[in-house]
Amino acid sequence: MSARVIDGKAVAEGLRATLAARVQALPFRPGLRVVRVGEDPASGVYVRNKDRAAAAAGFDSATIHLPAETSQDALLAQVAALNADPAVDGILVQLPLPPQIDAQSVIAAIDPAKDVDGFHPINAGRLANGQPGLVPCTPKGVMYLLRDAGVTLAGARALVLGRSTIVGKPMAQLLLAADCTVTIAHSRTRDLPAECRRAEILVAAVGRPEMVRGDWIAPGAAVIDVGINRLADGRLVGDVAFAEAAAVAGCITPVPGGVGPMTIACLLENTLDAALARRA
Ligand SMILES: Nc1nc2c(c(=O)[nH]1)N[C@@H](CN(C=O)c1ccc(C(=O)N[C@@H](CCC(=O)O)C(=O)O)cc1)CN2
Repeated sequence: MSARVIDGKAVAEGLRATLAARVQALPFRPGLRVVRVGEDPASGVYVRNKDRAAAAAGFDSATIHLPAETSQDALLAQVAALNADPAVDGILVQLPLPPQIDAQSVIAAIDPAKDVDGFHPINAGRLANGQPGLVPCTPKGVMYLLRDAGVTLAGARALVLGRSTIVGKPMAQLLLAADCTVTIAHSRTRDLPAECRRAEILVAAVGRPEMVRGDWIAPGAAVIDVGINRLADGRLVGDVAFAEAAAVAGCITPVPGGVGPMTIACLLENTLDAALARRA
């Protein structure tokens, strides 16, 4: 292996400690409410980890767990109650949602000032326009990791593999705002390996286990793996074949221990930012 491994767990711990110190200095506790619908086991783990991290950093955090058969109207009523609650600064509805619920309608019902996921169309529009707003946690965490690793952003050729609204598109916007030359690649991109090989910064967010092979990577590239894929044998792998890629890349994030922990740390940062903005 030649690549430097970026320790997302350590960077996230540092950010969480900084946020905890800032929260401790406040005369109030920022309030976070995470809404979970149904019994998806992975969501259960993520929600528990969010709640624990928030409580450990001094936030007033609680999870609202609704049954899998919850109707869209009932979930919208829950969101409306949280919008109206002055003790709540941040609202997050854990995804995925059960099939009877339209996630876009639920996200659009969240008060944009409390949308700590940064998924509301108003926050997405602010990001696209270069205006201040709440930014999706995973792409925000990737930018922290790139900066912490000392990766030169201005002028760099960056490729985002994946075009989801929660990772791929905001990721591309953030890289563009940092003066990268950005390409978004996806399942219909012609000659994906060749596109990837041109990238100095490669962010993989396709949700396909170990799809990006070592010979897709430019020597010395920064490789950020957003994928979290559980294999049948129980192993957790990213979208990048780690050992192959690490033999070629300049720096690389592992899975687990790379981007994932930053998602939760950035959620806390967004909640603190939302709390301060609501009181400004
Ligand atoms: N409303 C949201 N839903 C979902 C989001 C989101 O940002 N907002 N992202 C993902 C899941 N997610 C947070 O919710 C998340 C995923 C993974 C991790 C993480 O720390 N992963 C660890 C490994 C954990 C494991 O062992 O399973 C790691 O990568 O080291 C944190 C948050 C979908 N839903």
